[in-house]
Amino acid sequence: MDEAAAAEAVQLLDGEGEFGGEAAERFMAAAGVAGCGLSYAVVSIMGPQSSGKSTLLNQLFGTNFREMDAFRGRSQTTKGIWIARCVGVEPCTIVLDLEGTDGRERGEDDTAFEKQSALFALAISDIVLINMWCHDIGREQAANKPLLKTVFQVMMRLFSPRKTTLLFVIRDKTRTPLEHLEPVLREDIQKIWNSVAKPDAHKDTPISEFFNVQVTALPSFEEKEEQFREQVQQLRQRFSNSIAPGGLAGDRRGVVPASGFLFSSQQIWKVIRENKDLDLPAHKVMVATVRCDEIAHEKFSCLTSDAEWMDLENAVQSGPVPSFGKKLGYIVDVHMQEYDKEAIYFDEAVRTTKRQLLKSRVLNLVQPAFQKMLAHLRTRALEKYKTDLNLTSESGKGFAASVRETTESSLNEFNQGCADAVIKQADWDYSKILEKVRRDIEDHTLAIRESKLSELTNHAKEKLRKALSEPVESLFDAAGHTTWASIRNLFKRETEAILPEFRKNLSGFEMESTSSEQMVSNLRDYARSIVENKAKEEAGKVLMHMKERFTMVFSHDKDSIPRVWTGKEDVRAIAKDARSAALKLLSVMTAIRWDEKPDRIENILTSTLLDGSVTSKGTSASSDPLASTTWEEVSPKYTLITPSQCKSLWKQFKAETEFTITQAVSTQQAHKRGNGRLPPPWAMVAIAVLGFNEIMVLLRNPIYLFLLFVGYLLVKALAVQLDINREFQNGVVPGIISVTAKLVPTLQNILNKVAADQQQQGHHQEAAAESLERQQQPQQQQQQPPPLLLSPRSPMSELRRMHMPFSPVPLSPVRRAASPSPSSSSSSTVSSPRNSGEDQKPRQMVEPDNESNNAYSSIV
Ligand SMILES: Nc1nc2c(ncn2[C@@H]2O[C@H](COP(=O)(O)OP(=O)(O)OP(=O)(O)O)[C@@H](O)[C@H]2O)c(=O)[nH]1
Repeated sequence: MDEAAAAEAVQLLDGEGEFGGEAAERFMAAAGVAGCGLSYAVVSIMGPQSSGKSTLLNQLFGTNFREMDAFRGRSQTTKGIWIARCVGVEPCTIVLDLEGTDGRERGEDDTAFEKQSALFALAISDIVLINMWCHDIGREQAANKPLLKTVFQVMMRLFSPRKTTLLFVIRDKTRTPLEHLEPVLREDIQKIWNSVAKPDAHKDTPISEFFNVQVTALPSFEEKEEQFREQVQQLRQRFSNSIAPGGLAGDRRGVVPASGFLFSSQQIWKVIRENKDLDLPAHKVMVATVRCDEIAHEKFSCLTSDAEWMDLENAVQSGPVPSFGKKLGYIVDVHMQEYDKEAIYFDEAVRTTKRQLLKSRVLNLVQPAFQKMLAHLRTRALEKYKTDLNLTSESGKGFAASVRETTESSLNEFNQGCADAVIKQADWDYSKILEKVRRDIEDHTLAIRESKLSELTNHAKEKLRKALSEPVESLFDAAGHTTWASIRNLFKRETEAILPEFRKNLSGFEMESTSSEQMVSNLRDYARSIVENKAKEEAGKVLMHMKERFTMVFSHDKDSIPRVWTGKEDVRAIAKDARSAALKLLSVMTAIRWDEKPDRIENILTSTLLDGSVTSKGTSASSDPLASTTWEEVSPKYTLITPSQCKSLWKQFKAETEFTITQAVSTQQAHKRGNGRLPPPWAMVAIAVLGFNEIMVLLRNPIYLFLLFVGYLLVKALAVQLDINREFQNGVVPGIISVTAKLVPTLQNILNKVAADQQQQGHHQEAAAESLERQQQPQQQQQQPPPLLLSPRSPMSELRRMHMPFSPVPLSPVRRAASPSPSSSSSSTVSSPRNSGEDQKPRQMVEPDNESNNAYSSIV
């Protein structure tokens, strides 16, 4: 506190009754009144103008009120009300110097301001000094009488007046002792009190109920200054600890806390100016309300700009803050305590209400930070859950057990984090976010569980696919009586190996038995679908399989050695066996046989197709067992090839294999004809005996032998060129004539050709080498195997490549047009690329020599 500044008087109300708010605020701040709580006293002085009031106050309290210059005469110096703080008086004492009454400046009738300022002083002061001249005591026309009347009248306008000490200061005391003066004065006061009109409630109320009347006297300041000063010092002692019990203001009531003093004064003056009755209790509540509001607002502002709070708020944006609740609780506590400290002297009900409002404002301010903290904790809990679940699952624990263990630890940690984040001032409920964390964990668990189950299922499916797909295909390749039994055995063996392992893996998920059994059952269905799909796939290629089977049997003997058609073989029987084998294969492919129930499909097919009851013209629908789309013993869903499809397949099969049989027959004929050209054995013996000498001559002379060989070649070339066989078809004589006529030109032709060949040989060698190089590439491309319909790894496909029937592709255009070419048949997409692309070895095997080849061509 700046004492000099505090002692400097400030105008609280100007002469016009305007409240000097700003100056007063500055004074309050300089005097440090606001922090005094209830420990302060307010003293005011009223009395006639120029009665030495300011002089007394300055002497008594060390203040600096303006005094009238004694040498310039008596005129009004104090206008309105001035305020200053007493120097060296404890507790803090504020003193108000009021404008003098009955002043000439305002005129006789203008007493409104006097009354208002008197009421104002009574309303806010604990002690009122009534300054009066000693010679006015007991006088009927005393100057202070109207003043006292005014004081008592306005007192009635306070609903619940404070108990105010009225200290009468008798100035310029005479030799009459105070003991004699005081009773006279009290009598005067009582008379005035009695004469004042009072409300009914206070009609008989004694003056002592409202006022504590005390009297003191001082010598004249002008004449006995020394004595005056001494006695003023004695009087000053009475103002020390004035608010303590027994002190000058020990009985005071309804004190406004110092921080609300200025506001309260302003409001009181406002009410007085409006000429309303002053309800001090209500006023006190109003002041408390306003002041508590101000304090709460101020403390809230302090919190928002609190560096510690701002740091905490920033920190929580980027991540969880350790001991968040402790730190935040401390910050909130500091500001709430500040409020409590300042608002403590105000009306309790108001104070408490405003505290609640401040608290809820503060909590609203800090709650987003708390929510942010919870969000971090939520994220952290989920991350921890994910990591821990991974680790626990990898340790080999069952999935459900891992989930239980990890969930519990994650939720415990989250709960712990929440408990550390809450503050004691708030009952923040984090059960909702706990529920969210629980849901996060459940969602993640569900996703992981689905993915793990799907992974398990896919793994088991892959195993089943590997275990069933290729073996089933291989079984269909070698389709026979036991194919479906083998497939059933394979299915049983593999599912019994894989499904229990799958079931065991499922146990870690602790599913309901119905669910796990459903999954196992689905897997079993999947295994069945693998087999069924493979069967459907192979059934789609049944014609190709049948032809392969046919070729296998037809072109190979019992030891699987490729057959050489010498003419001794029974082609009909072999063809029938081959067709029978193909038909058996067809019967295997017609239906899926999951049960062991025997069926008559093979018998029906054999009796109707193989034994010839089905002709190209067909039979009547009523007697044809194949004129149907279902098999008797087979459910439609297990039917792969319907009876009617079998029938048309068989027709196609027969058409496409007919060529192979024809080829075999032709080969046999060619073979027979080739063997028939040799002379009979007896002729050969006769030649050997009769020509023995000539043979020996030839053998002894190599030149003869060479010439004989050259002659043979020439004759052979002539025979080929002249086509001897054809020439002699019309008889021997026409043949001889025709041959003789053509002999010389043909001979010349041969010689010219030989000579020309010799010349061109050199050129051709180079050109041939280039063209060979160019052709190698496309040939290689041509010889690429066609899109495989069977697995290249399959031994069957290898066998097929080795023993394919003669391809129509290399034959002459005439022959190709005449033959029922496989390439022109409906199944050409299956057979012809393979036939045309197969290597030439089997063809060479069935072409013993050029002659037989010619014979073969002519048959076909
Ligand atoms: N006779 C006498 N005169 C005094 C006394 N004290 C002061 N005075 C004189 O009275 C005159 C007025 O003094 P102030 O202290 O200004 O009086 P005041 O009551 O404050 O005057 P206003 O504020 O104008 O009403 C001055 O000239 C003082 O010297 C006193 O005890 N006795």
